[in-house]
Amino acid sequence: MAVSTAAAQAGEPHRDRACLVLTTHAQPRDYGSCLFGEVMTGDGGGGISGGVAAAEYEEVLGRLSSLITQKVRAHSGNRGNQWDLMAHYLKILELEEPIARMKVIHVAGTKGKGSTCTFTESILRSSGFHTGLFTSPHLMDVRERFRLDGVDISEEKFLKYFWWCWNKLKEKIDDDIPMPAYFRFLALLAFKIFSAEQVDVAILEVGLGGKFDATNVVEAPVVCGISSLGYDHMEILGNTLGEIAGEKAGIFKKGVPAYTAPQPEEAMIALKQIASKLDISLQVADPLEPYHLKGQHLGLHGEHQYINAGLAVALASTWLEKQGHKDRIPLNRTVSLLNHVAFPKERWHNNFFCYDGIQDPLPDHFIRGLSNASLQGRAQIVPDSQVNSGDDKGSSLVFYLDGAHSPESMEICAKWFSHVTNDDRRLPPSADQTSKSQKILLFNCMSVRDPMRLLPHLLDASTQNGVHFDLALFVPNQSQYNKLGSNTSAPAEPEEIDLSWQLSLQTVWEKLLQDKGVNSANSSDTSKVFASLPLAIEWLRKNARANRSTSFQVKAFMGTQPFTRRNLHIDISYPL
Ligand SMILES: Nc1ncnc2c1ncn2[C@@H]1O[C@H](COP(=O)(O)OP(=O)(O)OP(=O)(O)O)[C@@H](O)[C@H]1O
Ligand SMILES: [Mg+2]
Ligand SMILES: [Mg+2]
Repeated sequence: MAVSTAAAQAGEPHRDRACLVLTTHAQPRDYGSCLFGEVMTGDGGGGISGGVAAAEYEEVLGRLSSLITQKVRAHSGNRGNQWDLMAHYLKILELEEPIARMKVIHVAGTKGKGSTCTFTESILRSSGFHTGLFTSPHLMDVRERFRLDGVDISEEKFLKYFWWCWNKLKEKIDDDIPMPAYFRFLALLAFKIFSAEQVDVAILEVGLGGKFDATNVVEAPVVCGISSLGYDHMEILGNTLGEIAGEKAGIFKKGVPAYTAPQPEEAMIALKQIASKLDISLQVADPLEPYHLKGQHLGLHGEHQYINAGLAVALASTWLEKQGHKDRIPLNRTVSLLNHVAFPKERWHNNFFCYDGIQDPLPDHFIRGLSNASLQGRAQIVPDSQVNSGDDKGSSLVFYLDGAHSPESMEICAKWFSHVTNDDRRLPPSADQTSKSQKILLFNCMSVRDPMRLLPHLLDASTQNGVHFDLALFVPNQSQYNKLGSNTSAPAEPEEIDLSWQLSLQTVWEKLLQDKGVNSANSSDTSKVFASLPLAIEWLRKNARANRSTSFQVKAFMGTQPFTRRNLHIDISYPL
């Protein structure tokens, strides 16, 4: 372990430090979630404050985690996995009718689902509607997954609806119909919440895949969307883009219009095949352009968000139109839909009519929605609350958090990091104005992911964009939390933690550096493995404090904790 010597090694006084913290995919209130918890609160996370409610909430989280520990059949992947049980659960919870009445927007995709849903929700809220948003995963608290009118559901309501669903299911389950697995339960809970709260629109993010996802019990959504497709969860969804696209297009329904973000040709062909089998219109939503926003910025950062925002505009506009609110949609869109037959040839891509009717800036309520949208841990910049304030003034430590976990997102994320750190005015003024910054990568990814598909992309894209990592830290997502609950508990002793995966990541990284000719006498100069996130963060803080002339920029990828999953016997097919 490099912990004890690390401070000295990073202590060269005349170099600034910057850290890119990259870990991938948070989990239900587990270690993945907690990196961000620790970074954002400085103490290991939020949660519910004391008293009876806290105890009850704790109990509820315990029940939820009992659903995670249920073994999901590993070999069956997401292909059904007793998907028909969902129909039984809906019956038990009397949700069939409410779901049939719900005005749903359904979004699948490899990347950008949560962002697209968040933009869509925000647009419709600022268009005057009462919204429900269901996304995954969460970072610090499971209630983040359920938003009512843009706000995480209150503890009180969460507890009320949780018990309602839990008790009803418990009453009826037997050997043939066991308790639903974790994500299925959460999806059922979302349906219950949104119907009881009588939302005007429910925006649902698919958990994993499409066809056999728990959210796909909705038979007649108003509109559905496919965000950017790429390679992820291949062990479940297939090895080619076509196969992956086919699985995601499992959310398409007869009579329901569908939109997609621009896709690679192979994916597009698969989407188109399924759409034409169902005889539905599939249109490509072009990315937004800055002029659509009249100088405003998107609420979620990074170039790729223009893609997600473009899809969100198409989804929100179609929803408004189908609900009879034509007065609230972008003007040119009406024209493009009515006259699309006459649309110029160059607006067709791969035989798709490309929806881009919006030549003018968007209506103000759309722009407001897009610029007010927020989602934690996606291209999020978090100046460290401890180091950048109080007695530590002059020290500088900033975390750049992102959840990229596919090759495409690695590149996009590297670009974003480069862009924001090359000119980051958010950094507190350094004591020594002549100092530079040091960039540090904090990385983890699930052991089911192939680091050779991620790290080379990250390194190449960073180099191309002028970012050179001075140091890479590999950590398990081990945190102060060791369960789903909001109470913190002591981290496992370092010696109990299996760091073999982090050591392999480090080896891959070092090999990549070597291939690129970055020579170092000692690999601990360029990378380190820490036994836990709190240790890594503590180390970063100590160094930032000790080196006031330096600013640390940490790029963090939130990662799925491989050991947790193994320890809990959670099947990788299990959507979080
Ligand atoms: N359109 C996009 N193209 C490529 N990468 C993207 C895109 N949108 C988002 N990303 C990357 O994916 C990360 C997660 O974004 P988001 O939460 O919107 O996606 P998601 O599909 O919900 O992901 P998850 O699989 O974690 O649920 C972002 O932080 C960013 O790195
Ligand atoms: Mg994913
Ligand atoms: Mg998501």
